[in-house]
Formats: sequence, structure tokens, C-alpha cells
Amino acid sequence: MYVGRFIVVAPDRAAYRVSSRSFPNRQVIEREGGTLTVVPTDDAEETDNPYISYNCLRQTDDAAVIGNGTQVDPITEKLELGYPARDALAESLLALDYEKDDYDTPRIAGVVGDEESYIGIVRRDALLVEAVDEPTLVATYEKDTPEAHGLVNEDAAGIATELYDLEFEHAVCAAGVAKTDDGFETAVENGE
Ligand SMILES: NC(=O)c1ncn([C@@H]2O[C@H](COP(=O)(O)O)[C@@H](O)[C@H]2O)c1NC=O
Repeated sequence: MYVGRFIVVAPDRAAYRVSSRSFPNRQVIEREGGTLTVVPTDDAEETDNPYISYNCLRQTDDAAVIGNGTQVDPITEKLELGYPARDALAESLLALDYEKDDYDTPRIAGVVGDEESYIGIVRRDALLVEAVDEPTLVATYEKDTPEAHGLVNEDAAGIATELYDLEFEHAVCAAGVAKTDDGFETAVENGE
């Protein structure tokens, strides 16, 4: 089954996988401040598609934000301003809305917070934002309503690799984040 990009968000950790039929030459790189960014690999063809390079994970002092596009930035900025996670997700997803591509690709995002965690999706026909009390998956296609999805691993590297290895088609790369005693740890899985 091809589900496109997907996230799994749990109360204490989250992970993101890029699956792609059209743009397989992508990787996740680590940048300053615990930010993870999806970028083209050196051998990628040039494209003017605006939806395929973005920060897929950012952190505040007490939250981590994950998602499949530029919505990750305003969600993070609203959390830094003191917005509740539910509101930061709902407002940012609605403002940017689904991607205006051939598939009306939904935007998906999650927040792992100090006391509560949330998952969200904006589709052409819906905006869903839900608190999570167990690992919960949402994807751009097919599995586009949040559903329970058990995670085996606890740490960031483990969950990034776990999502990368799931049997949904066209795996490209993955990222993970997990709470630690003094903040968050992150990890990337580029399938090398
Ligand atoms: N790497 C990505 O994040 C990404 N890859 C593809 N998309 C979007 O989804 C469309 C379909 O891509 P695909 O056939 O690879 O699923 C693309 O035209 C693009 O607008 C992406 N945007 C978000 O999901």
C-alpha cells in the first residue's frame, strides 16, 4: 500500500517517514537547534515543486513539532508564543491548508509536549486535531484519519528506523524524536 508521507505521534515521542513515488532523491539532515530538514540529495533533479524541501522537525524548550511541510515552522513559532498545542496545530494547518498539487496532498503534523501531545491533518474535506494518549498514525493518503499504531521502540533512532522499515511502499527517509531527562533527542534514517 502507498500512503505517502506519514507520522506516528505518542505522548513521549514521534517519528516521520517520507515515502515518495515522484521525488525519491530526498534525505533528512540535522541542523542547528535540533532542527531536522528534508532536502534533495546531491543527485536529485531540479524541480520547482514548493512542497518537497522543509523543516520536518523543530523544537522549543519543552515541545517537539513534526510534519510533512512548512507548517512545522508556524506551529513551532506559535508554541514559543504560548499557544496551546491544539490551537497552534489547528491554526497553522488551516492557514496553510492542503498542498495545491495534483493530489491535494494533505498537511500532517504533530506536537510532543510537556504535558500533552497532539496529532493533526488538514485535507481538502476536513481539519482534524486530536490529543494522543497512545502512538497514533496519520498519513497523507489512504490512512488519512488518525489511528492507533503501536511502536516497538522507545528511542529516537529506534523509531526512525522502525518507520523506515514499515512495509508501506516507496520508503525514502525518516526522522525520530524522543523525550529524554533533559529535553529531546533526535535521529535520522536515510537508508544508507
Ligand atoms: N517529500 C515530501 O514531503 C513530498 N513528496 C511529495 N510531496 C507532494 O506530494 C505530491 C505527490 O508526490 P508522490 O507521488 O511522491 O506521493 C508531490 O507532487 C508533492 O506535491 C511532498 N510533500 C508533502 O507531503
